[in-house]
Order: sequence, then C-alpha cells, then structure tokens
Amino acid sequence: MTPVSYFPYKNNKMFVEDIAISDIAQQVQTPFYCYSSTAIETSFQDYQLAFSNQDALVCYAVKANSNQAVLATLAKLGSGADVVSMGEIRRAITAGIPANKIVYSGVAKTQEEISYALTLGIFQFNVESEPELELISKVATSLNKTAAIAFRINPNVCAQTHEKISTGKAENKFGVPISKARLAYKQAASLPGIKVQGVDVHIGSQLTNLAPFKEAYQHIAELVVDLRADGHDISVIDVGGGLGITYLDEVIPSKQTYADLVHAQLGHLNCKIIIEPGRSLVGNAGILVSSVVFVKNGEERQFLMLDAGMNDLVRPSMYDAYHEIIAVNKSNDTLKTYDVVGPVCETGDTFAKARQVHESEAGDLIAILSSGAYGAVMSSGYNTRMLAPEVMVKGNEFAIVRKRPSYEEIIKQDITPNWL
Ligand SMILES: Cc1ncc(COP(=O)(O)O)c(C=O)c1O
Ligand SMILES: N[C@@H](CCCC[NH3+])C(=O)O
Repeated sequence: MTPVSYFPYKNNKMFVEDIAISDIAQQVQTPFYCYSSTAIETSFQDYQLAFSNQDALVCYAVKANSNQAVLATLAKLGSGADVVSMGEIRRAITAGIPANKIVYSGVAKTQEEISYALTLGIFQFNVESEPELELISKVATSLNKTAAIAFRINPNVCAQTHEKISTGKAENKFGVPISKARLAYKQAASLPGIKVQGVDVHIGSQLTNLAPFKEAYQHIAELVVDLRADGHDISVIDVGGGLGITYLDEVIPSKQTYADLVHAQLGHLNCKIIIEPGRSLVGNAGILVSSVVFVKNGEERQFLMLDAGMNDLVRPSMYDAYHEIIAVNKSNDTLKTYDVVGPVCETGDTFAKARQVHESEAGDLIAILSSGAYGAVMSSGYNTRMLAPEVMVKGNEFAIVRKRPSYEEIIKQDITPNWL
C-alpha cells in the first residue's frame, strides 16, 4: 500500500474511498485525521492470508492508533491486541477484543495494571525484566491466579531504523538480555503463580529490510531449543511488530515475504506464532487534513503556514520523519518550494523544509499522508490547541470517531484551588 493508495484523485480532487476530502472538511473543519476503514481491513486480511499456513494470531499493536473505531474494525476481523498499559487493555476490551487474545508488553507494568490483566485473563504477559517477573508472581499468587508468561528477549540486534524507535540493542531499555535468558526462565519456572509459555522479541519499528528480523529470529530459534532442553514447555513465539511502510520511496518487503521468513526461521519449532504489527496495518490508511492559514514570504523562504501543528502530528519534529504533503484539490499544475510549518511557537514545528507542493493560497486544503499510525495517538494539547478530531470512512459514509473538544471542556479539566 502506497501513501496514496486509498486517497486517489478524481478530477483533481482527492478522495477517500467514495467521498471527496473537501466534503468532509466542510463539515468537520480542519485539522482532522481521516482513516479509510477499507485500507485497514485490507491490510489486516493481507496479514491473515500471509500467515494462513501457520498457527498464527495477529495481535494489533494498539499504540499505533487506539481509536475505538479502528480497534472495532480489527476486532470484527478476529484481531487480538498487543497492549502496553491499563488504558490500552481497557480500549481493546471495550472495542470487542477478547482478553484471551491480548498480549501485554511494557517495561514498567504496575501492580495495579498486572492485577487488572490477571483478573481479565489475558493470553500472555511479555515480561521485560526479572523484577517485573517477581511482581507478577506476587500479584498472581495473591489473586490465586496463574500468569502465562513469555520473556521479551533483547537479542542485541541492530534494527537499521531510527535510533529512537530501535528496541533490540543491548543499550535499549527493553527486554531481558539474551545472555541472561536461560537464568531468567529458570527463575520463572521456580516461582508460584507463573506458567512459562513462550518467548517474545520485538527489535524496533519501521524496518525496511528483513535482515535484522532474520538475525533476531535465528537467535530466538536457538534459544527455544535451549529452553526446551532445560525442561521448559515453550509453545508460543511472539515475533513482535516492526514491518515498515512506504512514506516516500522505501521498498518494503511484502507481508507474505515477511511471513515466509518467520516460517523459515521458526516453523520447525511448531509454536503458535503471535505477530504484533502496528504501523503496517494503519499507517497508510490515514491522513491528516489541514488548511493553509497564510502563505508567508520570508527573506529566504516561502512558508506554507498550516492550521495543523506538531501537537497534531509530532513525527517530523520528533524523528525528522518524512511525510508526503500534497494539495487536496489540484487547482493548478505549478509546483512551488515551501517550508511547511504549523502554528505552534516552536521552530521545530515544521512538517517539511524546502518541499515542492502545488502552489497554494490561504484556505487551500493540504493532506499530510501516512499519518494513520503514531499520529493522533501522539498528539497533545500544547499551546492549548484542540486535539484534532478523527474521521473514519467506509465507502460513501463517514463518521466522526473522535470529536474535537470544546475550549470549555479543555479548560474545565484544570482545577483552581480555593486558596488562590
Ligand atoms: C512491543 C511492541 N510490539 C509491537 C510494536 C508495533 O510496532 P510497529 O508499529 O512498528 O509494527 C511496538 C512498537 O514498536 C512494540 O513496542
Ligand atoms: N512513535 C514511533 C514508533 C514507536 C514504536 C513504539 N515501540 C513512530 O512514530 O515512528
């Protein structure tokens, strides 16, 4: 799926499925996120098809986009969930994902979170440290429950991605070092309230190349053999998420190629396979729609000043991430070079520098593509800006699936103490 697959132009007007973006903009006002439910469904079905000859469960990484409408779309297709907080567990359950399809990752799970997950009966805790294991054992024992666990293994593999989203190097905070894994499993087997069930690995996000996956899975395969020799009953391998998407011109291996790699590296172990894709399910299914507020002629540059900012989509500021930026309605063929910026009082509030965009004027609609993953979920109210609403489209229908808050709602969250 390319950034524009589900957002085609018809007569120079950008559509999402059967609806013109400008028609939605008229009713919703910019900025807003817009998702194609068909794009999400198709991506999920591609994963299911790719893994159809394996005993595999897709556990969507909720952190990528946790809107209820997105989760419900995936739940209906049979998706499980990879969650990292009590909030994400609650979102997954509310959207109809059953507890027995939930895997719980995260480096600092609290007693309250563990207790909640145990009470629900989730499928697996992906344990990221020995102290976490001990806490899970304590909580499980006190509740008279058994926690099925896998250790998240840190294989010390370079994911060849941005350093801020690389998670499988020894210097990263994630997982148990592979060198300590056998000891950790020995401890787990000795603790009450713990059932050793599997092995988990996730080395990073936006991987564009399969070689790091291969290296990591080779280490995991060897470890599973060792663990079985140590007497552990390993029946599940969680291979994590991380398959990238095309933002510009990255050539991403297909889901089938990825599935074949998983099978080649791990198939002989006859384990149930869990996959935790996030970005590759929803990233190119969403865009951020914005309006040009001003075109400003600076001394050195021309600025396209949008009504969306870094608070709405932080990826360019945070990771220098590239997102395609295109006119929603192409009223001319002239391309101009702009710095595309937002209204926030930070120089880093820049979506793109020296980018060619159709010549635009105030009021024109602009789409920032590939924003379905790590977009709305990472937004904030910085500069007391309203969280952008989210819209989901299916065919010729659309619905606001998160509304824009009012200023009253935002301000009334603060409490002025009566002693002021
Ligand atoms: C444990 C875990 N699983 C799955 C994912 C999903 O990753 P991605 O969105 O790259 O598929 C992440 C995020 O990197 C993660 O931390
Ligand atoms: N937030 C990151 C991805 C992080 C993945 C979480 N482990 C991004 O926007 O690319």
